[in-house]
Amino acid sequence: MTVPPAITLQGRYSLGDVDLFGPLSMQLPAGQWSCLLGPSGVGKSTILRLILGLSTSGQFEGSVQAEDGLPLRDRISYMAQSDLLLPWLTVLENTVLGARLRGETPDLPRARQLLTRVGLEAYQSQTPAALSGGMRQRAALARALIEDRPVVLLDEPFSALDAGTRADMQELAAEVLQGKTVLLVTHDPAEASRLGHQILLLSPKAATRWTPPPTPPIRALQDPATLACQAALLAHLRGQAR
Ligand SMILES: Nc1ncnc2c1ncn2[C@@H]1O[C@H](COP(=O)(O)OP(=O)(O)OP(=O)(O)O)[C@@H](O)[C@H]1O
Repeated sequence: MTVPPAITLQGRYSLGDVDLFGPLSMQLPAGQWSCLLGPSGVGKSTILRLILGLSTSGQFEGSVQAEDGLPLRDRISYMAQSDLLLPWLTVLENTVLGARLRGETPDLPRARQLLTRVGLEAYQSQTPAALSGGMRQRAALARALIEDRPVVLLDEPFSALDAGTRADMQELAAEVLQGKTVLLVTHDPAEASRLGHQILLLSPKAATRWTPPPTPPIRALQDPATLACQAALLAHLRGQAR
């Protein structure tokens, strides 16, 4: 794995005649988790697609740059909002899909270990049709975590999970992705307060920094500063929505 780079996105994005966001500038520090929150439809998933270099339905005037000046293509692991599991493959085969597509030998022991960590050990040989929504999301998480990429983009990766499993999966992701440059899109102030080295609030005009708790992530659920950050962030987001 190459050294995780810092990433800067700057520019404006429009859909036809309508400006969606920007001009704005967003920095993702190297080797740290940035959590991105904002109202539905403001463009959070679009920002992930821009960093990935994927096509979007609108027009982007701006740039996405890694601080080392190297292309980001082939250095990113991505977990989309929809799980994108291939229905004709088993859960294990879906987990190692990236390696298969690249013509590499899949690391099956690692895949089995990750599937055990996400609680799907007993479902490795099943197809996605046999999984609940939360189980499918955990299979997609295992597929994202197995990729040893320096940059990781996660689009609401824990949204379908029950509260206990969500806390477990947050801890697993923090452990496996330690030291990588991570951008996590979430609607959950508790999640951002727990996981973010940096918390960013996206609005049509700007990507604003929200002060995270003073301790490094991942933070304990009951940590008073984390709870205070969560409450203040929720109050702010509710105020914004009115
Ligand atoms: N395939 C598409 N075709 C047309 N418009 C699209 C398409 N995908 C997204 N959009 C529009 O782009 C805008 C931003 O969408 P995006 O998915 O980035 O928002 P978001 O902040 O991630 O929303 P959410 O929190 O609901 O997931 C929205 O107005 C949406 O309607």
